[in-house]
Amino acid sequence: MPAFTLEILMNPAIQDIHAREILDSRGNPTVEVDVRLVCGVVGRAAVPSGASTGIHEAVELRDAEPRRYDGKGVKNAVAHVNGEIATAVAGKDATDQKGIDALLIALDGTPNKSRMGANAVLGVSLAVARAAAAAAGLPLFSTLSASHAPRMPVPMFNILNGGVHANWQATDFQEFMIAPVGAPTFAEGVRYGAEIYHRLRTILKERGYNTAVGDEGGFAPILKRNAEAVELILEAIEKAGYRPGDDIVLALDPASSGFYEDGLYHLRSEGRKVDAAGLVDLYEGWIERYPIAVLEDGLAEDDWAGWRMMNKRLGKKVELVGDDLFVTNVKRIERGIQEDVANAVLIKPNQIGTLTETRAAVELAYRAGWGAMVSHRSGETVDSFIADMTVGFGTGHLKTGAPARGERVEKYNQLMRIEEAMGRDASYAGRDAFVRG
Ligand SMILES: O=C(O)[C@@H](CO)OP(=O)(O)O
Ligand SMILES: [Mg+2]
Repeated sequence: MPAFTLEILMNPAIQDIHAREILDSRGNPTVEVDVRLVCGVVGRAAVPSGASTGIHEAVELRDAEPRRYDGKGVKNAVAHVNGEIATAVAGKDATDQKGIDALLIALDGTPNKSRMGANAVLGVSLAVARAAAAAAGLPLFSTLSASHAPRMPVPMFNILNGGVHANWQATDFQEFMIAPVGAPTFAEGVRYGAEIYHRLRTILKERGYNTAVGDEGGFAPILKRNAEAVELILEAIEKAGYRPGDDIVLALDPASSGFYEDGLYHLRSEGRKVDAAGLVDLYEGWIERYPIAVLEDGLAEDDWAGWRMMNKRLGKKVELVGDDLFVTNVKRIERGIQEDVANAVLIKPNQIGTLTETRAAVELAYRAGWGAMVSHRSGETVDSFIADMTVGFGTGHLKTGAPARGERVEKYNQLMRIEEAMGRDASYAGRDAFVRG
């Protein structure tokens, strides 16, 4: 083979980039990016979008009204990729993820990616990683590494949805998750989760509750007390033949920024308001009664004093995860470490906008002895990048919705493929998934 042909066949330089508008799982427009390398491989990535977004997140260019171009929306993000970004990254080495992400950050020039749009920037960053893996002929997960060894995560299945994900018609708390820590493998954990999900549907039907689902595929019954959600789930676990606390533990994401107003937390379904201490009293009571291992966003995104108090009271008992509080942003995580407000960080690439910054957030959490829990968004696509990322970074747990609905199960399915591909090297995080203290 002539030398120049070999050079082309091996060349990981970016030849061109193309972005397009596609739909997410809520029927809203979002960004998809294809990165083509000189060697001929293409990496593709699609960007998700939240509903209970933190106010400190990187700024995505979304349409105020879906399908109506308002000048700030997804069409603009797409145009930025196909214009300025494509010109800037042409010819750059796709295996230099750090260099490309630094270039994207500099090109945007704002502290929150508001000029290019975090969705434009992230689509390129993730598609570059995919292209680089394809060029090397390697599975994506094996090219994404951090200081923790790769491992299969515990899947946190969100089987009961409330809050804004169910139009505030169900529970005040947004997510009630089950985590099969006692399963021997990831794939078995998926089976446990699916069986409990189906059992929960049967129980809800028997009690005359609605079995329609929320944005993340969990059921969204209208209950009178938030605690009833936990009780129904515990019943489903037992009736499916599993032991709460041993086989399955629970995780909650109240997403409390969504019901925090004027210094108080409004539990509308229960007709009462409580302050931070009152809400922590509620959590503490639940933690005594129920096998809860993880509590995410128990208090609001800027209630730093409340978080500090909550960490003192609960941080030794459960993993306290900051989502809206930290927004995958090292500056906010650093403050959290200094002020001792939590012991884990939720990791959402689109909150910060590049893969390199996402990894930095994970590494900072590891250095502090904190947990890192990877998460999807409530508006998703079938892109399963986070599945590979969770394994490569060795985070030990991820949440990506119910074990139902295509855009959610694609992540779980990809993780089962990875577990199969890893064979004997696949180690399931199980009980070691969560950090305390
Ligand atoms: O609050 C959350 O953790 C997420 C994902 O479950 O929801 P959203 O994507 O709507 O912010
Ligand atoms: Mg959250």
